[in-house]
Amino acid sequence: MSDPGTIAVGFRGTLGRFRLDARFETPARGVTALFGPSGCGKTTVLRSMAGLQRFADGMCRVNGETWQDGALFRPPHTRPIGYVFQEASLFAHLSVRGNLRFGARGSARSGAGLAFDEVVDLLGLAPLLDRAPRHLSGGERQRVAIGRALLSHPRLLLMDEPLSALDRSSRDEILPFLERLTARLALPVIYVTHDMTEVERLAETLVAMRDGRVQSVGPLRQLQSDPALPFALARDAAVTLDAVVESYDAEYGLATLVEGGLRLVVPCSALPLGQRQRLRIAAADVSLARVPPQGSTILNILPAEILSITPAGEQAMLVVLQPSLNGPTLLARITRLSWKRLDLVPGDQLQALIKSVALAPR
Ligand SMILES: Nc1ncnc2c1ncn2[C@@H]1O[C@H](COP(=O)(O)OP(=O)(O)OP(=O)(O)O)[C@@H](O)[C@H]1O
Repeated sequence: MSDPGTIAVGFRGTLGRFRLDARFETPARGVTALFGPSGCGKTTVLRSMAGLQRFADGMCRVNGETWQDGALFRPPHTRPIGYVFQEASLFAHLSVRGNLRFGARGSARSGAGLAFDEVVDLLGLAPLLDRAPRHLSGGERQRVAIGRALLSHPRLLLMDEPLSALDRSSRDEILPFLERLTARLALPVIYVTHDMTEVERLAETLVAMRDGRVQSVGPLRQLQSDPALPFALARDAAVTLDAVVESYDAEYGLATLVEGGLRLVVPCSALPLGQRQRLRIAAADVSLARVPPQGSTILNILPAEILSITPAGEQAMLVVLQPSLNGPTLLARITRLSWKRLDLVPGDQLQALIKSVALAPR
């Protein structure tokens, strides 16, 4: 038996010349992103979780249930999973409704607690129900494939780069659906991707893989802001926040969002009060000042303490900040020159100037 609240996997073995030795534990809720470069073994881990790939040295426990260990191997059709592949393979002779009904196989509700109509609504499928798959765009096909997987009573949803076969505009169209869906779903999702944008939009937990091994596992934000890991030192480093809408100023089109003690004002269209909203603050969008600037156009200026300063490449320094009103840590990517001029050291109290906060549409 494993801890009921977790998913624990460990697979070891070789496939041709590829050697896999991947083990991790993740909460059995929310989205866990399995992230890494092409060929690092993400799909192989996912296929092993589904029972489609069998390593003799394998272990898979989901929410207190053993699917594989040294003695036991549950075949794929007995595992309560929904599997979404890179390219949707729909039944060509069935309409969208028929494809979805095939997933549901007579059941009114899926294991995720979602009824047929809810899935149709969440994925925006109502206008497509009578269409044949050949008349769907790539993004629409993928939405139907996700709907079909959800309606098959899954207790775990496995998604293998579901957006990678789509063009940029289809990807942008489908991401908000995925965000709404994963925010609404009770069921855990393992989401394979090599795209950090998707991780930042969807995941709560990150499993970073390289060369068949797991390099780091943990809450996304913790890994993003750890200067010992590559994420924080990257040019496009960022932190993600899950904030709640506290108020909305319709006159100026500004929402106030809160997480912990952190309060941010963000220009956007109207948002319902109390809604959870994912925000992204890029390290390159945070500047530092010793004293609060006078007459600035920047909306978010927060007092903060420097936790650490780490070189990030030739010209930049990565500063990890703790806003003094508490809440999540922030990152600032500054030039080496500014670091020297301001003579910054850990423990300094200063002002973080947040030039921009990205808010993903829901
Ligand atoms: N059946 C197999 N026989 C031999 N080698 C295999 C087999 N399946 C996968 N591999 C190899 O295992 C490695 C990992 O493949 P895998 O598809 O799991 O990686 P990935 O991280 O998902 O990459 P991608 O994003 O490109 O799909 C690759 O080098 C692949 O060529």
